[in-house]
Amino acid sequence: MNFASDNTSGAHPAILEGLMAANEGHVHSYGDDPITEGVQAKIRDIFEAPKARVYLVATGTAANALSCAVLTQPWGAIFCHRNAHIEEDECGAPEFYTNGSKLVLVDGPDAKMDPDALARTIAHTGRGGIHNVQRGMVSITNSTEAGAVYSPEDVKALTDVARRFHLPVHMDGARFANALVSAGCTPAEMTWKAGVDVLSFGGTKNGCMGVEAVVIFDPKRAWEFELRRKRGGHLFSKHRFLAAQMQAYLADDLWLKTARHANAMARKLSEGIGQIEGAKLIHPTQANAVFAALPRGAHKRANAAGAYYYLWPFDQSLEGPEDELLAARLVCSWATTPEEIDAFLGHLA
Ligand SMILES: Cc1ncc(COP(=O)(O)O)c(C=O)c1O
Ligand SMILES: C[C@@H](O)[C@H](N)C(=O)O
Repeated sequence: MNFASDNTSGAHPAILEGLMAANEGHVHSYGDDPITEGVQAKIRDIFEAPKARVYLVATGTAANALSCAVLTQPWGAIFCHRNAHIEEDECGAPEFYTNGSKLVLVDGPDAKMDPDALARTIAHTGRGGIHNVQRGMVSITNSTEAGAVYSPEDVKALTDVARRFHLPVHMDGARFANALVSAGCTPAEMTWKAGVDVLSFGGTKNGCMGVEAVVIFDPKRAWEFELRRKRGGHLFSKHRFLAAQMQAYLADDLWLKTARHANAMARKLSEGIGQIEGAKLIHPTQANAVFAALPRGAHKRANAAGAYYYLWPFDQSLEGPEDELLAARLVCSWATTPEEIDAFLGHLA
């Protein structure tokens, strides 16, 4: 019973089979191989973006930080939600790779930026001229760090604000597939058609071993990304093994199937928790994560039975009154089973 993160799941068997199949013989390195070329074409097709440039990296943090670096100057502000991963969990990588851009935080429910709050925050930034950081870019996470999903209309509401201030927009799509199948739209509708300039297109959390694609919809920004990826140490020499994962991930819509499964498991878990006395959901379950407050006694029973997940925030204590509510983040993945959820709910009850 592991609900700590979709990062704790293994790689889907099809991904491993794809890696083995790609291991034959010699191919050019650093991305000049046919598998990489095929994956880049496939992603352009999926996003209906024939001019887009596609680059593979091994981590979501690299995808995000390098994307920010091509979208803003060191003196620029990166407007993001206060709970954004680039703010809370990347150890300053966006600030590092942009040579010092400042993350300027915006509020909104369920880790979704509120468009009016974004507009006020951008308007406030840079008014002092040379003495202030300047307006740089906007970064949106979909699905969010609270398990919520921006619809294409939600995305457009934020990119419309960004455009009013002539700012580019990045989407942290570490869980893009989970957001997409939840929203029921096309990849193009969720991204460039809604005003997104660069997407971190996640594979790792949704079944891959370790690969993320950066999709740059404006080819003018591509060469700088290539330079920054290399100098940042994120250009894989045996690049075929990143590409082989993405190739298997996209084949036969595996990426959509794994996301649908993870989301369905989260719905099952969320509905089950809703039946537990004293328990309550903290955020809507719109993707593959459940955020819920449960009595301390329920957590203790589940932990004693071997369940592994994070209290959220993680530094809450299991010592104290049994009926006190403690919040937790419970993440489902392609590997989560209905039996695992039933067993977990049985221990919580
Ligand atoms: C929303 C979000 N973005 C980006 C990342 C970064 O991914 P990585 O840990 O592979 O750097 C994560 C990690 O799980 C994440 O949850
Ligand atoms: C760092 C931690 O938040 C990781 N990104 C996860 O979602 O599990």
